[in-house]
Amino acid sequence: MAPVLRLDRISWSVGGADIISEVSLDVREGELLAVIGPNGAGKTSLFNLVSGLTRPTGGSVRLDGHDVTALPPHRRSRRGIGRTFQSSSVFSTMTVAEHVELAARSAGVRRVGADDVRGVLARVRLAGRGADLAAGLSHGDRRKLELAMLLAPTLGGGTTGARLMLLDEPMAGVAAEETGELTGLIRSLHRDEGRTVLLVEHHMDVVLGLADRVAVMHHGRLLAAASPAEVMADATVQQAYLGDEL
Ligand SMILES: Nc1ncnc2c1ncn2[C@@H]1O[C@H](COP(=O)(O)OP(=O)(O)OP(=O)(O)O)[C@@H](O)[C@H]1O
Repeated sequence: MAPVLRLDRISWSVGGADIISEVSLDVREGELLAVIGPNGAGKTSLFNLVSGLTRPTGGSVRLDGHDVTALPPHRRSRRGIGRTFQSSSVFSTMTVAEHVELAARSAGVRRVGADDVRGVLARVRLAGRGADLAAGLSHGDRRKLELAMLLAPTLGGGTTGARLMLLDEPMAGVAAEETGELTGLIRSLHRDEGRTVLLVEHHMDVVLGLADRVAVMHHGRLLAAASPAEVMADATVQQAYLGDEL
């Protein structure tokens, strides 16, 4: 079976600087792969290449065996790639339910039922919060709302929502007491629903608690991709992190 995602010697240079250099990586159906690396290693840039926000200057991106390198983000999203961003992207003047409706409509769902919206919110543990303004949500709840928006295309019997979720630092800004629940939610979207997840995260306890495999980026290159235990024991990885806390 073709991997869900295949990056084949993907590179991205801008202004003469090589930001991503010949990264090759297969992501298997249903796996949770954490992408780690020191600040500026190229993790977000790699996500941009997968989601289509930027086009590579070399190499290719394949989704389910199909070459999507030339496809813009919305076409990749229709094929099942969903993404959250490092800084939370909710609109403070809209309600929680309106966010889910908006995400469903922009994915092409014509009729969005209130029960469907409630169902998605319950799945991300925001039951009963539909009428709340997003401005009033804690950082952890905003992150849950972003996950609800990735699931929203399921509404109205449409597609299954994002099958390949790219989560860019979902714990950023989230209070320590909220990280446990958010971690549990990501785990359940991955294990219970079989979604494939690519996760960029600096909190190593979260990475080690969730990841099937860990990919390590350093200066735009892929340093290692292996089990969490193997990566933690890898001398080259430790070297890359010297001065940074792993
Ligand atoms: N559009 C751009 N133009 C020029 N340089 C860029 C651009 N985008 C990213 N970079 C540079 O590429 C490098 C990788 O950045 P990127 O944000 O991908 O790293 P990261 O691993 O996600 O870092 P962090 O952990 O700090 O979020 C950095 O040196 C950054 O300054």
